Amino acid sequence: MAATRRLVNTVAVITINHPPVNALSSSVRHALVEEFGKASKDPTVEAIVLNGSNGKFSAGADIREFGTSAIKTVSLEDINGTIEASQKPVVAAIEGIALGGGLELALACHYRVADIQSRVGLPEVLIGILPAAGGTQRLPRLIGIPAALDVIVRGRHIPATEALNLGIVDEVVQGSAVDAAIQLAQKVIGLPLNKRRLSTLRISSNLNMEDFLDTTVEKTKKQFRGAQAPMACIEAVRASVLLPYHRGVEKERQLFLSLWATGQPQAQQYAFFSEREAAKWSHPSGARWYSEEPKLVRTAAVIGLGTMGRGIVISLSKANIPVIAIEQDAYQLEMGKKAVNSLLEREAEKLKQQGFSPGSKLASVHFTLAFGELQDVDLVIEAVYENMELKKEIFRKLSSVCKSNAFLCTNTSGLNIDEIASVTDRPNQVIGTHFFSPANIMKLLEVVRGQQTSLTTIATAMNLGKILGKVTVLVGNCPLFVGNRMLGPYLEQASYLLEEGCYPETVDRAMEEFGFAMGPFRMMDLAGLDVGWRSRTEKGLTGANVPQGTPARKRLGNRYSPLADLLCESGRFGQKTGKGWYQYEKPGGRTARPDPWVKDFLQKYRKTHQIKQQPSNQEQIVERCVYALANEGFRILEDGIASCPEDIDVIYNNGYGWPKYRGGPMYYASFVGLPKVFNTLEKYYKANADVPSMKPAFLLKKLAAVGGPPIKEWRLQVGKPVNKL
Ligand SMILES: CCCCCCC[C@H](O)CC(=O)SCCNC(=O)CCNC(=O)[C@H](O)C(C)(C)COP(=O)([O-])OP(=O)([O-])OC[C@H]1O[C@@H](n2cnc3c(N)ncnc32)[C@H](O)[C@@H]1OP(=O)([O-])[O-]
Repeated sequence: MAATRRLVNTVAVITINHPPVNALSSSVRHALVEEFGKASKDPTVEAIVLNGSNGKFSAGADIREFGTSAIKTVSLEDINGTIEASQKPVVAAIEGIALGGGLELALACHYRVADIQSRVGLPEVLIGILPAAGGTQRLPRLIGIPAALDVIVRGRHIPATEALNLGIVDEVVQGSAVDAAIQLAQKVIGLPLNKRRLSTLRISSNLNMEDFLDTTVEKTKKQFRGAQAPMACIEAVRASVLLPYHRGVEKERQLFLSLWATGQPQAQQYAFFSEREAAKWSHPSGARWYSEEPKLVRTAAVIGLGTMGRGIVISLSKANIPVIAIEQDAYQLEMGKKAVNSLLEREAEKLKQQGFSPGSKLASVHFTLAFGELQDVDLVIEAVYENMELKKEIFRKLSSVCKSNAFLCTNTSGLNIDEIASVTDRPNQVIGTHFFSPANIMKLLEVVRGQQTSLTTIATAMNLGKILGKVTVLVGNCPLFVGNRMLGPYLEQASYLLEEGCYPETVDRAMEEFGFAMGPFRMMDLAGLDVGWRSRTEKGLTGANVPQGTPARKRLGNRYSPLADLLCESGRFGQKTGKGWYQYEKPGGRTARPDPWVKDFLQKYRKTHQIKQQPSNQEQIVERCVYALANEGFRILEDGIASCPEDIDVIYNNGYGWPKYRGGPMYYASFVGLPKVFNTLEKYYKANADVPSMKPAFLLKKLAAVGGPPIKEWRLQVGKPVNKL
């Protein structure tokens, strides 16, 4: 049964029952119509409580129904209208979540009671749509325009206590929301309901609404560059100000349909389901996520309290896992401790505001210099800087100190996991956990399996990612893994574009208008140019180890751009030195301004090397950079390093500032059309045989030859997952 009804005294309790998240599918909507119909006719019922089974009110519309005929049967907004018009008071008992259509349903009820652990919100914008069951019309009438815009445009999940302060819910309770809702329902029997019917309320405000909305449009355009849904949300809210309720709802519906036609919702919903699929990992042996039991991580340790280590410590503490944090000397330990404690204080403050005692949610952090204290921890995450010898030294120590069943993780962003594992007494319990900076904020975690990593170790690391609230993707071991490996050809193209006549700001603008959070040059400045320089020096691509007579722009017969090396040789490491591809207000500054020095430097460089200037236009810039990125993605699939294109897209959407409304680089390639991507790369490669990264990948060629099948079907052509080192 999609919804059930029971009677408590004179209160009918209608329960939505559609596991796992009580999505409001067509069958749920039918059942709600039926149960509300019966309850309103039943003379023994004087009030109604609506809740969801398994401690979850509802996650909203069933996203899988969008684009199918099921969404057209029994509209949710009609149900909401019926509930709101009910002569018997209806109280929503919110447990767990009331999101999207779930909250819209609750807003149609006359009262809302929430348990303190619950979250409410209208997160439709995050899947490319807008609330389209009256949410954009009822919420502003309840909490006013500015607050409603904030909730709807950002799509965030709002903790119960904040929802109470905003006026979204009427009561927050520590115990059972259903019991409290039944009590409230009994209390309000016979009271007038008119003021509780949100659609009938007028929006009152002292603000000049048109000016306020116009300013919000401008701000939102900048903030969500290229994403259509946030703009549609604002227009729908504007309708709530300008139009009567029923016409506002019509506008909401129209906006929903026009958004659908842009293709962005499909891309974002693909991204949503891909994230969930990524958790369902598979292994070359055929083992899958459901066949392996993860071990419980009760205590953890983090080695190294630099930026990454600090973020990891915070993540663990927030997940209620006590942490031992280790540094190499007293000074570094003190610095790390100060930084961690100040971050923890901020987290504690947030918890207090949400009505929680920080002690019940944040686990303790113990700071020490002594490796010996690690003997009892269940899992260690090493987060020292990228140096193989240093990492090996640490893993040797861990191997001798930690209990035999402890898991040893390395936060390397590209070093060989097998080599690190080889120095330990337990290579089967060694795994890569590649966090992204800042680790307490960034959603992505790349879990890297080595040749000998056991299935239990994989299951434990994947489960830890889930506990930390990360989007966790399992990948194979190859230099730079998935995300960073794909960056190589992308950044290479960005540099070539400069050599050929573009400037950092031209390339960045093109990529940012495409939707990237940050163009390649701003990103390099942020990450620090010295990181790549050190690695190229170690590989002998630059510096004293380059063989005599090597042409400046060639390495091993292929094209090479020494631009970034030359910048580093001038002491320009990016934001940290106040100068890189851009200039900044001071070392550590964040505001990038085009630098005349760079312009002059590029012009001289082109002259010295007699490079013909052919600056590319915006479309060409995007094509070259994005196709280069996707092409490497196809190679990664061929190699079995990522087990499906969805995993690659999840990595890019969550770790590299890729615009989610374009689905991810692999989805985008499929959207553009694989034959087109193949032909463009082939044309470029034929004219530039010294740029092997642009040679179309074999898998791309194969898929393009059959017309570019839908992304779901690529799996059939993808190689088996392997370890490629
Ligand atoms: C004109 C046309 C009219 C249209 C009317 C529009 C009405 C309305 O405005 C639109 C909406 O409500 S849009 C909706 C607005 N709502 C949202 O955007 C909320 C989206 N959902 C979430 O944010 C998270 O899933 C939760 C926080 C709910 C649970 O997080 P957690 O505990 O970490 O669990 P988890 O791993 O994430 O999910 C567990 C399983 O549930 C699945 N599933 C989840 N939601 C689903 C849904 N709505 N649907 C279907 N399935 C949904 C999920 O795929 C997974 O399936 P699997 O097969 O087991 O892999």
